[in-house]
Amino acid sequence: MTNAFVINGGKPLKGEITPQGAKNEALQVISAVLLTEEKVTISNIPDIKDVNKLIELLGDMGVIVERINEHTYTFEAKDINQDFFLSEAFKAKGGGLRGSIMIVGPLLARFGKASIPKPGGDKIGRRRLDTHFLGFEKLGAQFNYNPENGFFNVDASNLQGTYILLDEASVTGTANVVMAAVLAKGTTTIYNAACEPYLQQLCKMLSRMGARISGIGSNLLTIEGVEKLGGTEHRLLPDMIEIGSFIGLAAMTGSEITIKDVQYKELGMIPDVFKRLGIKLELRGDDIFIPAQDHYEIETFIDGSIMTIADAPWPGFTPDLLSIVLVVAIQAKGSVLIHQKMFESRLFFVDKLLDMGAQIILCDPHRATVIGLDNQVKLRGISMTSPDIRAGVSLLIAALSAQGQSTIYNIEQIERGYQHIDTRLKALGADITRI
Ligand SMILES: CC(=O)N[C@H]1[C@@H](OP(=O)(O)OP(=O)(O)OC[C@H]2O[C@@H](n3ccc(=O)[nH]c3=O)[C@H](O)[C@@H]2O)O[C@H](CO)[C@@H](O)[C@@H]1O
Ligand SMILES: C=C(OP(=O)(O)O)C(=O)O
Repeated sequence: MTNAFVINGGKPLKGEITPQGAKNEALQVISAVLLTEEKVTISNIPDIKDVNKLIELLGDMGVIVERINEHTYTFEAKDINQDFFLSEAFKAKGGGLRGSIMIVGPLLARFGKASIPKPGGDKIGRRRLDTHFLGFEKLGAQFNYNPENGFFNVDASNLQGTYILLDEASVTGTANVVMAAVLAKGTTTIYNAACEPYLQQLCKMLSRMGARISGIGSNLLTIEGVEKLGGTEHRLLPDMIEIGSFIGLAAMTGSEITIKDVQYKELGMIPDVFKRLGIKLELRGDDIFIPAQDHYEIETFIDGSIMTIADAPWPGFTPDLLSIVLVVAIQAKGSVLIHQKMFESRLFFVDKLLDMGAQIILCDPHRATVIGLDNQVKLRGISMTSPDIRAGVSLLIAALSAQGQSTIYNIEQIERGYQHIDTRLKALGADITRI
């Protein structure tokens, strides 16, 4: 079995596409089912590698998992097999994805201890976990890292609510500390909390389960611990990173695409950032319509200086869409500075774009200047390997816009986050073959 896409580019696409449920929300709310012995039903779950791995991991632990239909599952975490955490299987699977770190908070809260092998995820720079463990320690847990087996361990007979100033607004770190605090004794205040829609959704689901959380959507969460949580039903939001990726795809390939049911009010500044690149988009009902565009022109700042697009914790612009913005800028008129502040190694994929004919200067590991080609020159197809999930999709978008054939290897990286992407893009007219 090989794992590559062969793409014949240069053809405009047309049609409607529905975004999958949000990957990063799925990883949080599926971990949260461990907080109760009652049944939790979650719908709109994307059929992607990372999420399926987490569901499998919960099943291995003893959670009763039932697949009701393609995108709806029920979970019942009645009995958890504590021996599983000592097994080789846990070591192999637990470290296989970044999201598995979020089983630690719920396990600690419910059973007083948890272990996790150093988690996986993209190689996009150092990805520390201090925020998670410093938060657990504040709640009264003992933490140790065993360098021999690579396990992080936390232990607590009683978690006690307290004031926690997170050392950074970590997305998964906030989720983990929130999930530990909901069953702690007394009141926990979390300041410098991340507040991405993923976290808002998690907090809303926990509230429906009986948790007492205020400040949802802000960076100051107050949690009054409760004794027990119960079952609930929860539906995932559409994946905002997929929505941004499809906006970029439409613009870069000059395609008319309608993105269905986007829950526009949850997208924050994402549509505006693409609009500042000159891309036209219209809200029709709750769909985003992107007309076919031969030209789009990047705005300058009001003083005439070159636009910078940078990432920031929510409600700032998500780092997960910067690679896509960078690629789309290649065919814009004008220039833009892309500043990836959070991750250190997420811009190196520009090498491949240079080989395709893009005009980009990699200023340093965090910054790249894109000088738009204004569709005067097309990119050319090449063979390349996808280094991470978002660079992978960006390269796919570049390949679909390029003249000639491209091959993208290591597409597991793409498929860990984008559901049946080849089939869905083929339905829009893309020429993609899986080899
Ligand atoms: C499974 C999951 O949900 N993954 C997402 C989650 O990862 P994850 O939760 O692992 O990322 P974190 O929010 O912890 O941090 C991401 C990076 O940004 C840095 N950082 C973070 C906050 C801050 O205020 N300043 C700062 O510099 C961190 O040091 C780290 O290098 O959030 C990231 C940041 O949105 C996204 O890219 C990932 O897709
Ligand atoms: C970096 C990402 O994922 P993860 O945190 O799972 O590596 C992402 O979704 O862009």
